[in-house]
Amino acid sequence: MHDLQANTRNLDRHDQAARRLDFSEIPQVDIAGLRGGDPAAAAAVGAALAEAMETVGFVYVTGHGMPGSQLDATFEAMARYFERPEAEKAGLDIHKLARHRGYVPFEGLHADPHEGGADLQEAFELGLELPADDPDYLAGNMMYGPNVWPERPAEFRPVLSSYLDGVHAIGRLLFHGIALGLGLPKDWFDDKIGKPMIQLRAIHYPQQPPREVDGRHIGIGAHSDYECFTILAASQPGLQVRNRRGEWIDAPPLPGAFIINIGDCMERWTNGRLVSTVHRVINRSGAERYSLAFFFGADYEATIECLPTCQGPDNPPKYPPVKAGDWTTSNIKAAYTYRASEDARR
Ligand SMILES: O=C(O)CCC(=O)C(=O)O
Ligand SMILES: [Fe+2]
Repeated sequence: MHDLQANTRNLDRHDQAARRLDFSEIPQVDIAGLRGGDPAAAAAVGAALAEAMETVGFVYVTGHGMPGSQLDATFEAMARYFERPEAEKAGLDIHKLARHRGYVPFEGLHADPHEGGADLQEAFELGLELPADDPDYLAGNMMYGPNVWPERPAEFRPVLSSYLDGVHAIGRLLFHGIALGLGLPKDWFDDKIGKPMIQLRAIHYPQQPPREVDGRHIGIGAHSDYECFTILAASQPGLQVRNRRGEWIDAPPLPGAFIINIGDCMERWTNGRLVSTVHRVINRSGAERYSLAFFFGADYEATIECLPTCQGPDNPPKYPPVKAGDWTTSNIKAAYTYRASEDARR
């Protein structure tokens, strides 16, 4: 476990100096070719995705099929939820639930352990919607089980659950594209994402004064994501992505596009071929900022072991195999206060 932990908090990525992250803007890829039945079109999308994910680790994706009106309605429902009284939101506090669902209050997340304070945000966590008699849930697995839902606003549940289904489907398409881009059969990942550890974080970053970053006024501190990849939508600018020169490149929302970024698990799975890039959020927009970060993790029981097309005689596997569930839970422990307090109670 100790080694795993050391590998997961990879903020001091000196190794990145030798990598390819020499970008000044985020590339764009239209993934419509993954949705039709044309294998050549799908292969072209896969190649373009892989190129972006090998060099930058972040990519704007269009042609995904989700209407803009759905995204607007989702941000609207989030805004109505986060303005509810603190005491009401506290009813579903993740610290009480002690599993990965519910309301994460201010002070609940600390993504960059090198920086002073907690991140300036509140959030709501959703995952794969499973029945109350799910055996993993009954066995106490913190990643699986039914979602919890606030009663107010009434539209929160239908709107967020429809968004979750939408990005989950887009994520499954992206796995096809990534497989093709890596020279694997399109369905390579399908049996490793049968009961995936998907996480949707609906996040609210309050307005903050346009002052210098002092480590205490940052929406989410510098970090890389730990799952396979993230599908991100944001209502305002504020996201910044770090290139190898240490410059922060702005990644504002583009109409009709999701931002996709590779996470540490996929970097590991691909032996470092796809890169998990450090990023942060500072909300200097002068407005409330809402974002939806959907993290696609593999099945709890899946083994993350160097892919066959990402190794060779001159490129042996760099990382030992790891169970996806161990990977995710150790990362959650490092970043969320609710897991730290959970451990302290034991
Ligand atoms: O809100 C955003 O734009 C990014 C959030 C993020 O990086 C995360 O939650 O991991
Ligand atoms: Fe992130």
